[in-house]
Order: sequence, then C-alpha cells, then structure tokens
Amino acid sequence: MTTQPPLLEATDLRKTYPLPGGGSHTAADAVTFTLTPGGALGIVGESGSGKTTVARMLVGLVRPDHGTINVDGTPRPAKPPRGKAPRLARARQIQMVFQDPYVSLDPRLTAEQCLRSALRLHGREESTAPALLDQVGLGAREATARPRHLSGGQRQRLAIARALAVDPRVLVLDEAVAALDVSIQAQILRLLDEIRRDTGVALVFVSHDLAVVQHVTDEVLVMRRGKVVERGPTHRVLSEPTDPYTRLLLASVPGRGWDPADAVAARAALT
Ligand SMILES: Nc1ncnc2c1ncn2[C@@H]1O[C@H](COP(=O)(O)OP(=O)(O)OP(=O)(O)O)[C@@H](O)[C@H]1O
Repeated sequence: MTTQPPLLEATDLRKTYPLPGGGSHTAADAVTFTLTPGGALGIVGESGSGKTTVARMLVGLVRPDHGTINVDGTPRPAKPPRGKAPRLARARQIQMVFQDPYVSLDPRLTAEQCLRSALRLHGREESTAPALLDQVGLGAREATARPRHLSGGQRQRLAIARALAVDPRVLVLDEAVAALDVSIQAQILRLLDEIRRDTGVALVFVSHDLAVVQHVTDEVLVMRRGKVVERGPTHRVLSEPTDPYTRLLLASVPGRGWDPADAVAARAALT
C-alpha cells in the first residue's frame, strides 16, 4: 500500500502574544499535523483554545514564533514574499473563509463582479464567474446583488466561491457556518462536501461545534489551551474519545437526554 505524501504539513507551530500589562500568553504550542490532498481536517476546541491562531498561521495572517508550514514539501515563507507573482502564488496555495463574510466582501461589488475581480487578479478566465456562482448554488438574481442584499448563507456561499476562484490547494474555514441557522449550516456543509469531491481541494475546518466537524472532516485535532490533546479519525474521536477534555466537549453538546449538570460536572472534574 502506498501512502500519499502530505499536501500540507504543519510542524511544531507556536504563537505567543504579548499581554497589554506585560507578560505573554501562548495561544498555540507544539501544534503538528498533516493533511493529504483532498483531505479534510477538523480543528475543534472551546473558545480561546487557539484554533483561530492556528488557522491564521496557516494562511499567513499571523506569523508563528516557531515551527514550519510546508505545502507540497516546500516551506511556506513566514513573511509574504516580495513581488506580485510570488505573493499571488502563495495566496493560491491556501485560501481562508471567515465566520463573517460580510466584513471580507467588498460592499461595492456585486457577487459576479467580486468573482470576476478575484479571477482577474489571479490571471484566470473571468468568464468562468457564472459557473463558479452556479457551483456554490447562487443564480442570476444573486449574481447582480451586492453583499448587503444577500442572506447570511448566500454571503457565505459567495465567500466560498471567491476563495475557489483562486483555485487553492487548501481551503481553511474558520467557524464558517457558526453564524448561520442550523438548516442553512446543513446546506453549506453539503456544499463543502460536494466542492471537495468535485475539485479535490483539501479542507481545514475550524469549529467549536463537534456536530459540524463530524459531517465534513475525516480527521480531527482537539485543542485545549493552545495544545493538541487528542487527534485521530473523526468518527473514532467522537465515538471513543480518550482524552477527558474531548469527553467534556462531547458531554457539552445538547441532544436527546442531555443534562447541563453533566457538562458542568465534567468540567469541574477536569484540571
Ligand atoms: N492578537 C492577539 N493578542 C493577544 N492575545 C490574543 C490575540 N489573538 C488571540 N489571543 C488569545 O489567544 C488565545 C487563543 O485565541 P484564538 O482566537 O486562537 O482561540 P479560538 O480557539 O479560535 O477561540 P474563538 O473560537 O473564541 O475564536 C485566547 O486566549 C486569545 O485571547
């Protein structure tokens, strides 16, 4: 059996932020993982566990204090390279979709103009914009709408289409469905699954929501206080967690027979 070489390899990532009153806070420490081409990795943990910091290090919005990120075996430079062509080439490796696409979409551009501009910037055929809109389930009406006239789910579809316009190897989604109604979440999760199947793009899916991660990822990392406390195939980690913190996260998911007191007790038992 041959194993696929990793597409993305993050090794020993660490990020420490200075605190306003002096001192520092280590948001991520010794974070290591790999992602195969077309794979889907979940990064889960509660608020403040360091997930966003890891996602931002991957795309280059935060510079790691330590560690390396390789794409296709080549180190990704910590600083954005000089010159337009290398910068665009770096952007094409990894694209990010944020929780609130409203802030990252240009309010002046219609959905189609937004995609055309991304395609043009990356030297791709602008006439593929309608096909991209179609791929994310946006039609002719949405094509001519500006972000403020789109629903939250439609905006998130547009943000995904804009990221795909670049033809990235990896799509990093940071709480990408957290702000959406549950039924819209399901639509976006299904869309991501289809896109992954159709384009072969690999996903890093950052979420506090285990139920969401369960639907879109093959592997999962559980983070607590900046460190990875458990990792493995998603179905295994969610059905047979070995770390007490993972058990706590699972006990905290409301569902049939859920008792908030159990979640509170599980937290109290955790040091
Ligand atoms: N720019 C920053 N300066 C100082 N501290 C920061 C900064 N960004 C994040 N932190 C701190 O680092 C820790 C991890 O934050 P991070 O946003 O990575 O966690 P998270 O798991 O993504 O949480 P959330 O889901 O709430 O976004 C938190 O304690 C946070 O307060």
